[in-house]
Amino acid sequence: MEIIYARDYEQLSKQAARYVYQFVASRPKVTLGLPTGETPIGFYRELVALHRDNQLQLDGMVTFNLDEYLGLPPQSPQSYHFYMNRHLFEPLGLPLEQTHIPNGLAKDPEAECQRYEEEIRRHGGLDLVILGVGRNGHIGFNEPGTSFDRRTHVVTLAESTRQANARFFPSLEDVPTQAITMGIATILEADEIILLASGSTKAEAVYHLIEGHKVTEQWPVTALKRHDRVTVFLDREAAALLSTAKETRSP
Ligand SMILES: N[C@@H]1[C@@H](O)[C@H](O)[C@@H](COP(=O)(O)O)O[C@@H]1O
Repeated sequence: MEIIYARDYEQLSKQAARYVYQFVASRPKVTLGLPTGETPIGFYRELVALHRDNQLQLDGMVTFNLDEYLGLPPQSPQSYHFYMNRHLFEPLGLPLEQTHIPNGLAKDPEAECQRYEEEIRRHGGLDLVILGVGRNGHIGFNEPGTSFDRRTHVVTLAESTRQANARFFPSLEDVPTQAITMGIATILEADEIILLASGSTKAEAVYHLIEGHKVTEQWPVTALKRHDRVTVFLDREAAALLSTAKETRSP
């Protein structure tokens, strides 16, 4: 596992964007797994800026989002469809046919999960998955206790996750109780994974990933220890509980 220490959120966003930019630019075809949440907003902004200055070839780029709330229409400002259009797809000019997000309004959510998996397979799997992490260590919406063998599936959100994400909704009652998420087995099949963590609320999850001794379903992020091509981008606050951080930080 490689760890890139950033001074702050701005530097983390720039470093991660440069990394992904180069990854995409060096391949004629690339299939990406994409995150949502507050953390990747700066990363998307920087990626769009890099594209503006040095036009990326977008024809071969296909994206699969990690997750979507069940019950939210794509036009809802809290949906991940809306988020992705606003922060990446529209500013980049990425044709929507090249993008995939689970359908939160699917009549049969289990069938939607199957369809999503088949679509990923049809594209030859994921080359690079970019992840954020929840305060309780969730990745995508794989909450603590989820088997690492699961593929795309329907989840019931942890109460703590609903509370953490309530800041994006008018009130806690408006936060959906369920979502569709790419499973950890699907994520671990990607050729490469990067994880972005910013802020002190992520320090405990980061500690379990980097210095914890256990791979445990109680901290879903520790599943990444089983993958041999993982790069973690941390800012100082997210790295605060690591004993190694002090010597290796960039100035
Ligand atoms: N489903 C998303 C996750 O993919 C994301 O990693 C997490 C943390 O988000 P934030 O960056 O806002 O802390 O939020 C949501 O729960």
